[in-house]
Amino acid sequence: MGLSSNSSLSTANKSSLIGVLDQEYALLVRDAYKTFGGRSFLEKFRGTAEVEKPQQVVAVDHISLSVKRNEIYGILGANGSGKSTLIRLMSTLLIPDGGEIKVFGFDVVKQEKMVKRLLNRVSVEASFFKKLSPVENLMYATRLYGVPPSRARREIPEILSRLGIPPDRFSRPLEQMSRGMQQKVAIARAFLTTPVLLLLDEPTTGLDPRSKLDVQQLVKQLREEHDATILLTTHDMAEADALCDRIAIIDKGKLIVEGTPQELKSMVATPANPAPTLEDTFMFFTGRSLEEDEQEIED
Ligand SMILES: Nc1ncnc2c1ncn2[C@@H]1O[C@H](COP(=O)(O)OP(=O)(O)OP(=O)(O)O)[C@@H](O)[C@H]1O
Repeated sequence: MGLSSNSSLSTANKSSLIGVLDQEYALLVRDAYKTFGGRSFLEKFRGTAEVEKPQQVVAVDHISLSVKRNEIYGILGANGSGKSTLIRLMSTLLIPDGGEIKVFGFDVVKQEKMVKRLLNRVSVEASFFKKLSPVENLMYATRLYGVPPSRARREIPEILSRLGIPPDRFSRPLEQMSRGMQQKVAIARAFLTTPVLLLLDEPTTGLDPRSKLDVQQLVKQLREEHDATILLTTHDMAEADALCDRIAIIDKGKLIVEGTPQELKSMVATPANPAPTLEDTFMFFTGRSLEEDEQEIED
């Protein structure tokens, strides 16, 4: 497929970013910390809301990591380990309680507007106009991001086909599509609008094996042809192994270990298991398997 290399930011936007995108690191996270629940400062001060407030949850517990420009970086973690919260902090949807997060050198709290221009987050609960079709939703989004309409008209059907969406679906209301299909439209939107730093929160969860491969192919293409940096969370070990340059394993809000898939596997190799899988590595560092965790959620 021939998505043009300008399909991310408009030319005007890109020229104003000269220098910005030359940085070695697309993302720097230093000591990020985020809690939910518990009493607010004011409530503590007043001594109120002792009973009715739920216990405080530490969702992101002093995490530091860095993602180099043009890298595909994976975050592996069980349900509730803090992956989504971390991505929401990076994408300015949540404000950290502590620490610092920078996107191409811009602080997510102090320079939120600039950060929003540089990144796009895709998650399963992507917001769309459900009565409108995929093409209408994508035309709207590309217009917002300054993509020329002629290019958008050309590239939208290309990318939808590439993701395995049948042409007869292009013009039907989104609300008539399955969740997996809607997720693909969300991925198409991200690819058409901002592939400078792309945050993909479980991009392939719930997709069939063929669709998974389509998405993985597109992620690789984005990096290779469009100079994008991609951070993704996944539950799929094979996906992380095949796609990611480096992986961080997080557990209960803490970053446990980080490295290339090969480095991580070598760390747990033993004479009895000289060629461990990523699943073995995950078990070693967290004490449980992701499958076990998913089974528990289903039960
Ligand atoms: N808005 C919120 N209010 C209260 N607690 C929250 C909120 N969002 C997340 N949490 C809690 O923070 C912790 C981390 O949640 P988070 O959604 O980041 O995990 P996750 O690794 O993305 O999980 P999953 O794989 O299930 O999506 C969990 O204990 C969760 O219950």
